[in-house]
Amino acid sequence: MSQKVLLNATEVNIILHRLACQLIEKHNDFSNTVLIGLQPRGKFLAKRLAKILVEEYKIKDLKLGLLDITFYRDDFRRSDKPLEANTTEINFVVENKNVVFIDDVLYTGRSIRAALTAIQSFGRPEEIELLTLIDRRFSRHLPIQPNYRGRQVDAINKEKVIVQWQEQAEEDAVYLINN
Ligand SMILES: O=P(O)(O)OC[C@H]1O[C@H](OP(=O)(O)OP(=O)(O)O)[C@H](O)[C@@H]1O
Ligand SMILES: O=c1cc[nH]c(=O)[nH]1
Repeated sequence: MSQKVLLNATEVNIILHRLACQLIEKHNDFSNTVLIGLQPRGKFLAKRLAKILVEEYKIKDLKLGLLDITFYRDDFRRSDKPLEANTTEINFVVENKNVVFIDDVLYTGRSIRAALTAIQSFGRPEEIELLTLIDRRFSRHLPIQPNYRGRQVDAINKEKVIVQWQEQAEEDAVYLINN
């Protein structure tokens, strides 16, 4: 197995601040915007961006939710073992809101397709955008693209991009793993 560092902690930090600024450019004071982190791993990115927006850019009353897509995936019946769902925490109305989905990696687009289905149970947003830290190029199975991307990565199919957060490991990093 080989492992290459795509982004180190400093680079992740710079990208997070850029993404936060791009969100502010579009959504101003976020009065009609909600952020939704996709479980499980979009949660870390969503919480980190929310922290920057609130603590450094003084956005007030920022709404952040978490959405589990386990049973909305088109492959969930293919699993051999029982699936374990994560929590969904959306304690606000999404009807007529600008929703920003947040996930760590965009690859085939199937997770986002599932999220688009799942969010319908909560209402009809005015608009849904997508923010991803890593956009794997030329790998989409569906016509889904990010509105905000941290870094575009070219990887071959047997490679995997792993986003590691300091909340889970010692420091932020993005790796390209080749098995
Ligand atoms: O665009 P896609 O092909 O859907 O890939 C993107 C998804 O892949 C990863 O999750 P993964 O499917 O590895 O599941 P996990 O987060 O439960 O490990 C990642 O966190 C994204 O949610
Ligand atoms: O490289 C990939 C592809 C899908 N999901 C990931 O987390 N990494």
